[in-house]
Amino acid sequence: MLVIKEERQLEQDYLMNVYDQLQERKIQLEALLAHARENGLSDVQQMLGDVRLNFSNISDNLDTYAALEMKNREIDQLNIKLRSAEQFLQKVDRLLVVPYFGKITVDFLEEEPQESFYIGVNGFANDLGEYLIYDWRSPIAELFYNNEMGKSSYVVNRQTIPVELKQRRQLIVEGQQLLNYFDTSISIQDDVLLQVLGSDATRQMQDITSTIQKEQNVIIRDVTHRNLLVNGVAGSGKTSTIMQRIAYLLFQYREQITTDNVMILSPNRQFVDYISDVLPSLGEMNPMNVTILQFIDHHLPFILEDEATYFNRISSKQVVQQTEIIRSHEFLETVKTADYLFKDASAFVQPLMHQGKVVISKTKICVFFDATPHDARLMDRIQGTKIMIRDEWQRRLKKQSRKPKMQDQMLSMSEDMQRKYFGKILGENAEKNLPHYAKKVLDQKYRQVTEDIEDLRWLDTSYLFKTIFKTYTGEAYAFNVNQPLSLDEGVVFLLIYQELVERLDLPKLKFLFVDEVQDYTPAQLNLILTLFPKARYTMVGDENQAIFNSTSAFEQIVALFSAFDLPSYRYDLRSSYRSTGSITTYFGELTAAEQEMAIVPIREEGAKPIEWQYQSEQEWLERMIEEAMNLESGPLVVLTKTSLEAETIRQQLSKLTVDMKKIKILPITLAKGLEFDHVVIYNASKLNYVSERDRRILYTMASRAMRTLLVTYQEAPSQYIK
Ligand SMILES: Nc1ncnc2c1ncn2[C@@H]1O[C@H](COP(=O)(O)OP(=O)(O)OP(=O)(O)O)[C@@H](O)[C@H]1O
Repeated sequence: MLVIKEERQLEQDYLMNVYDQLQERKIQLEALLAHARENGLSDVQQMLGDVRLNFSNISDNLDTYAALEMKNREIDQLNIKLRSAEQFLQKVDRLLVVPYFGKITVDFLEEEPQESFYIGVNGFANDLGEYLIYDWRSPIAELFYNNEMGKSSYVVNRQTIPVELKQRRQLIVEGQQLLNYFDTSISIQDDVLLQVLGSDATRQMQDITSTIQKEQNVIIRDVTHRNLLVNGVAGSGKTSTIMQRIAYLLFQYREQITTDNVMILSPNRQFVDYISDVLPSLGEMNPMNVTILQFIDHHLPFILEDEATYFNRISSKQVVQQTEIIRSHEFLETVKTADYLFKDASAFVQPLMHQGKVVISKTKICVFFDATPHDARLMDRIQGTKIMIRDEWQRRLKKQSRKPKMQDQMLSMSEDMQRKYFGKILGENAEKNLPHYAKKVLDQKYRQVTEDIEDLRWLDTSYLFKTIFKTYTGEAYAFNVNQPLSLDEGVVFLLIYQELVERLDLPKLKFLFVDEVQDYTPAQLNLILTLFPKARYTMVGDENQAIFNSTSAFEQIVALFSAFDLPSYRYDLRSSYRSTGSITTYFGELTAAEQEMAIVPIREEGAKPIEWQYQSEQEWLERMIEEAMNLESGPLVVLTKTSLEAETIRQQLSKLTVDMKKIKILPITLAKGLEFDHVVIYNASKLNYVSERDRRILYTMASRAMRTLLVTYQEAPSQYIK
C-alpha cells in the first residue's frame, strides 16, 4: 500500500537533498582550491619554464615575448578560474547556513504540470544543471515578493509571462533543519516577518531578503523609472530598500556595472559603518559609501569643517543670511553662468612662490592668460594658462640644469646623495649626461612648485567665489577668518572648480543613492545632479525627520529634477517595521496633523512608551542607572537634542560608578538612521521642545526605539507630548 508522505516530511526531504548537494559541491570546490594552492606555484613555474628565454637577437626577442605573453594569458585564465571557484565556494557557504527561505508553485498555463521554485540569497544548480535554488533577484522570484495568489505575472527580458501562483510558502530553515513553514493564505498575517522583526537589534544593519514586502519590492526592482524619490515614514525600510536595490541592480546589470559605478551618500560616518555588512552578506561588495562632507573634502584642495562642527552648525536655530543664499539652487545656477565676470586675470591670479620667493610673477601669469583666446570659456583659458606656466617652469629648470654651477655640484655630489637622488651611484658615462641628472635633482628640489602649478595655487578661487556672490547679492561675502571652510562653502567651491576652473576627477557613476535626502540643501542636490548628469538616482527620505536648518522639501526636490530636465518618480512608504505597535503609534502622533494616522504599524503592540517627570538631574541619573542595570539585552540609549546635552550627561555619569557599556548617550544628529532596542529621550520639556523643528526632533528620536521608549522631562512636558 502506498503511504503518502506528510507535507512537512516532503519539505524536510527536499531540504536534506539540497543540503547534501551543497555539501558535495563544497567538498569539490575546497579540493580544487587546495590543489591549486599547493600546486599553483609549481604549475606556474613549470608554465614559465616551458618558455625558452632567448633575447639574443631581435626576432628571437619577439618570439620570446610572444611566448611569455601566451603564458601570461594562461596564468590569467588560471587565476580567473580560481577566483570564480573561490566566489562559488563563498556562495555555497552562505547557502549552507540557510539554503532558501521561500518556495513558489507556479502554473504556467500550459500543458505541463505546475512547477515549484525555491528561493534563496543566491542561486544554485547541481552538476546536471538543475536549478535547486533560485536567486532572490531572478525574474521568477518576483512572484514570491508580489504576493499575489492566483493570476499573476512576472517579467523576463521585457516580456510579461502570465502565470497562476498556486502556492507561496515561507520557510524557516537552519542548515539542513526545517524549523517551520507558512503558506500565504488570502488574509496574510506575515508570521515570518513578525518573527524577524521581534528579534533583538544588532549593532549592524541586516539584510531583509527573506521578508521584503510588496511595496518595497516594487522599488527594489524598478528599472523603468530613471530616478526614484521615496518618501517613507520612519522605520519603513528606506535604507533596507536601498541596500536590496543595489544588490538587485548589481545582479541585473552584472555585465554592465560594478560597484565602482555605484555610490551611496550616507547621513553620517557612524551610519556608513552601520550599513556596511548588508551587501557583503548578500555576496556583493560594498560600493563607495561616503557622507557628502567626505565626498566634497576628498575632491577639494581646501580644509573643510569636521563632522562634529558641521552637525553643530546645522543644528542651530538659524543660519546667517549669506549662508541661506549660498544654499539655494538659484545661487548655484548663477555660478554656472559666471564666466563673463572673469576677463581680467590680474584680479584672480597670484604669483607662484617658493620659500618666500616669487618663482613665477603675477605679471607673467597675466601675460599667459591674455595670450589665450579672449572669447574662450574661462575654464579653457585657465587650462591654457596652466600649460604655459608648466612649460615655462620646465624650460627654466632645464636652463638651470645646464649651468656650470649645477654641473660642478653634480660632480662633487657624495655617493650618499647620488643614491638618494638617483637610486644608484653614477658610473663613468654619467659625465656626458650631467644636465640630465642635474634636471632630476632640480625636479626633486622644486617638486612643490610643480605641484603648486598643477594644483592651481596661482589662482585665487576665493576671489571667484566672492565676485559671484557680490554680483548676485550686491553685498560682500565674509569668510570666517582662520576657520576651515563650511560644507556650504565647499559645495560652492566644488561647483566653481567643475564649471569654471578644472573638471574634477569623478567616478563614472551609473547609480547614485541618497539616504536622508530631506537633510540636503538645494545647493547640495544641485551640485550632485551637476556632477553626475548621467547617473540614475534613488533618493529616500522622510520630511518628518527634517531636523536640521539645512533641508529640502520633497516638492523642491521634484522641482530640482525638473529644472535639470530629469524625470523623477515618487513612491510613498507608509508601513513602519522598526518599532513595536505602541511606539509606532506614539511617534505617529508626533507628526504634523496632516500626516497623522497615515503610519501603519506592523509589529506587535509591545510595551507602551512611558512618560516620566523628574525633579532633578540627580534623580534622572539614578533612574537611568537603574533602568540600564535591569536590561537583559542591549544598552540603554539616551538621545539628546544637542551634543552639549550629551556631553554634560556623559560627564555626570562618568563621576558615578556606572558600566558605560550599558548606557550610550547620543545627540539625535548622530543617531539619524540608526535604531536601538531601548531608547530614553532626555528632557522633552516644555521649554526644551518648542518649535515645529523640535516636534520633528521628538519624532525622529522616538522612532529610533525598537522595543521600549522612556520619555523624560523636567517640570512640564513639551506641548507635542499629548
Ligand atoms: N521587509 C522587512 N522585513 C524585515 N525587516 C524590515 C523590513 N523592512 C524594514 N525592516 C526593518 O525595519 C527597520 C527599519 O528599516 P530602515 O532603517 O531601512 O528604515 P528607514 O525607513 O530607513 O528608517 P528611518 O528613516 O527611520 O531611519 C530595520 O530594522 C529593518 O531591518
